[in-house]
Amino acid sequence: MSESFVSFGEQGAQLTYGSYLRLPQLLDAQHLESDPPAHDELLFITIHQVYELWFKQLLHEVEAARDAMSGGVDGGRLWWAQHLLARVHVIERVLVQQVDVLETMTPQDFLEFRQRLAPASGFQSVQFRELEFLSGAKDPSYVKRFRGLTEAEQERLAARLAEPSLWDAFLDVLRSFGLAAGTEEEISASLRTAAHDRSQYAVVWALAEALLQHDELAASWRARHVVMVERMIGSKSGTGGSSGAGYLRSRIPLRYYPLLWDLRSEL
Ligand code: HEM
Ligand SMILES: N[C@@H](CC(=O)c1ccccc1NC=O)C(=O)O
Repeated sequence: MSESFVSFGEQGAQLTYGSYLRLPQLLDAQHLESDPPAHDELLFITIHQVYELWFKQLLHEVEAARDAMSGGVDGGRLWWAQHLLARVHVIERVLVQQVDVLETMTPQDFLEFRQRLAPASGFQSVQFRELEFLSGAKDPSYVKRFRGLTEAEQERLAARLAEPSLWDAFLDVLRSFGLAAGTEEEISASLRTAAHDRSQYAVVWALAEALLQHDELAASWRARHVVMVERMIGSKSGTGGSSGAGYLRSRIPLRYYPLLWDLRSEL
């Protein structure tokens, strides 16, 4: 029996499953606000924590894809950007599907603890907003509307606004292929060129499609979230102080890459 166990690492390092994954900290981070405890509040907390872990992973992948693209074709890492963006899409599909789990909670069971949550809300998810900014939808007004941000969180958002986005890196790719990307008109013309000569611009076109997919999946999440919200709280206002579903509906038309969508009408 013991021969089937190979020992790795230095003697005495004592790494275990639980210590490697920091399970004591991770599994001690679910604290209910309701008292007496509402049965479904554990699910509510778990779901949000899982979202935040995936947001962290997405930021890691999107950052790396951006950096790989910013070197243009001469950087030799466009294949890596494509690989990472394909992973981003799979994670984003998981994020959309995960809404199903939360929808096993009924509105009555949510109402058992909902009043305890105000004024907190998903609106305060810094990583969610970081992902929007990093993807290319930089709206500084969201930083001002955040309440209760720590200094470190404010700095993270300010840094995201200042740094190049995934879209900026894609424009570097266009330029590296000799395609103009100064004005919106130039970018649109370059996109048409790539779309009409896919053998010449195969990687450009593949990356454009990968960005569009990322955009479409983010839009799917927003659409799925608002329908879930209507199912849970109808037309009530949100714990974060917004009109609720009305506000969320106003976010549905958001697109990260409008020029990639406009291209469809011009082909
Ligand atoms: C019972 C389930 C949920 C309800 C009823 C709900 C409701 C709402 C409401 C009403 C808002 C608008 C802000 C406000 O509170 O005034 C909001 C925003 C938001 N929620 Fe949720 N939510 C739910 C679950 C989730 C989950 C699981 C996530 C995952 C992280 C999430 C993430 C967000 C984000 C990121 C926003 C800001 C969206 C934006 O500004 O575009 N929500 N939610
Ligand atoms: N805004 C939700 C409450 C809610 O869903 C929530 C509350 C605290 C932390 C995260 C939340 N999730 C998404 O908004 C509501 O108005 O019912």
